Amino acid sequence: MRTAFGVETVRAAERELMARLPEGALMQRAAAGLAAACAELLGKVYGSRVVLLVGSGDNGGDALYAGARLARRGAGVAVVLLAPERTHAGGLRALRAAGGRVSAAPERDIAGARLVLDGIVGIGGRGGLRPEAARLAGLAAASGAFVVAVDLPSGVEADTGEVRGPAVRADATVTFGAYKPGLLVDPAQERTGAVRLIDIGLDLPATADLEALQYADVAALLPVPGAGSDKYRRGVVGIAAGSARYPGAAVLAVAGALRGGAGAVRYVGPAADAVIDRYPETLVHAGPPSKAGRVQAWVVGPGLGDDAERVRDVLAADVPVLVDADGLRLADRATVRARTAPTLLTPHAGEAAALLGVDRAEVEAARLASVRRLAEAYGATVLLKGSTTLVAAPGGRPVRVNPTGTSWLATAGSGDVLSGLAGSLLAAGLSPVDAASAAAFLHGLAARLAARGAPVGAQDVAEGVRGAWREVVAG
Ligand SMILES: NC(=O)C1=CN([C@@H]2O[C@H](COP(=O)(O)OP(=O)(O)OC[C@H]3O[C@@H](n4cnc5c(N)ncnc54)[C@H](O)[C@@H]3O)[C@@H](O)[C@H]2O)[C@@H](O)CC1
Ligand SMILES: [K+]
Repeated sequence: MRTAFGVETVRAAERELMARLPEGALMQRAAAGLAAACAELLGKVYGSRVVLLVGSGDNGGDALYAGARLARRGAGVAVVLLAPERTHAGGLRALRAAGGRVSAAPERDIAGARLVLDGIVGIGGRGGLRPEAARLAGLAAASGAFVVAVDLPSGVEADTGEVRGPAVRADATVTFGAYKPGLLVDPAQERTGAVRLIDIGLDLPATADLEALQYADVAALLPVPGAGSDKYRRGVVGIAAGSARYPGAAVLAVAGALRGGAGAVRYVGPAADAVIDRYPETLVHAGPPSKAGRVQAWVVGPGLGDDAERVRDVLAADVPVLVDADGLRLADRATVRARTAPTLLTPHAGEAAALLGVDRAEVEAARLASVRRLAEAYGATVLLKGSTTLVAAPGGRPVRVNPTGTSWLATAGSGDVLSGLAGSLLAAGLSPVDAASAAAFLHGLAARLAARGAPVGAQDVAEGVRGAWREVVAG
């Protein structure tokens, strides 16, 4: 499991550790790790030109001490001071002693640099970059130099992943002690480049603010039939989806469900012929969901149109229910809140915005806050799809972030596949948070495997799930 911790938690752990270490030891650990990462990126340190952008806090201190280490190995290091009178004094002394200099011509130094270290602000930063810092970050981006962010790209919000003004765009980020949520959540995540974590010995709490499942975590969650399993014991998932107008959504949700580990898929709705045509193994039913026979979980909503009655009927079932697409529009909030069995909502940003009564752009700018708010408002687990897919449970920490997303998934019908897949995992007995995050993981990996750099359709994604499952199990 990859975990991320908010600024307050990181600071508390730092204080606790600093009290037991000699003065400055922690910053030296950070700087040593940072310098080693830079040396690796440079290949040859001797003779390389390096520019440090240094702000007023300890983030600048890290950059200065790392710059000093690179200068001692023969790099030509120049520092651009953004707040000369508030620069980390020890760091600047160390840099000068090692042969580094304060830049007299920042434009020229940046243009000629192979590596630019962004030590403008770290976890003490608030809001976007100030104009002068933004100008220098722009020069660094234009110079072709490799930009390494110290702890996090300056200008992004460490706790939320929000970017509220100009911010550094890094090619790599070297972060200290713990991942910060902003390094894993868009739009900030898009600015980090490859992230490397330097262990500085922090003692962190057992519960993170954010976590990302890794292969082994997902493998441990996936259902495996035992010798005594039969199709009913493996779980039956009911799919209430599709309409005369949108039969394809039903087919795609069933396609996802068949790959999710349930023993049987039951389809209820007007697209039964299309479903059977493509997947004859599906059990179909023409009446209302409540008369369709026993299931262990329902999926309701993809391509449903305005069939509010079908949504009501499914929500009345005393089993886990996943609500997606049209179902989100039709599900009554009080009814969802009153359910005793778990509910899982799977909106994209537009649907989440409609449920929260805000603009889509607001959800996209503040994904972490939005998914949490929605989970509280509905008393339900929420999977928020998009550039970074998040899963939040009501009252629950940590929020899960999916690490396998790919922009190839932005294709019609891929959400229908995801809802079927997650519903199937629910029916197989996974908790809503686990079903949602394992499904998102498999779905993203399936899209990558199917795409291999070329466009894919939703059916390709469904067909890629089996390969993704095998890859996860193989580690
Ligand atoms: N506390 C510790 O023990 C350690 C801290 N480390 C480093 O210290 C950093 C935190 O240092 P600080 O708490 O000094 O804070 P920062 O260095 O992140 O920045 C705070 C300073 O920047 C100014 N500032 C805030 N927002 C700004 C903005 N948008 N534009 C320009 N200036 C802005 C503030 O006025 C303040 O002077 C970490 O990110 C990490 O890099 C590491 O050395 C590891 C150990
Ligand atoms: K930084």
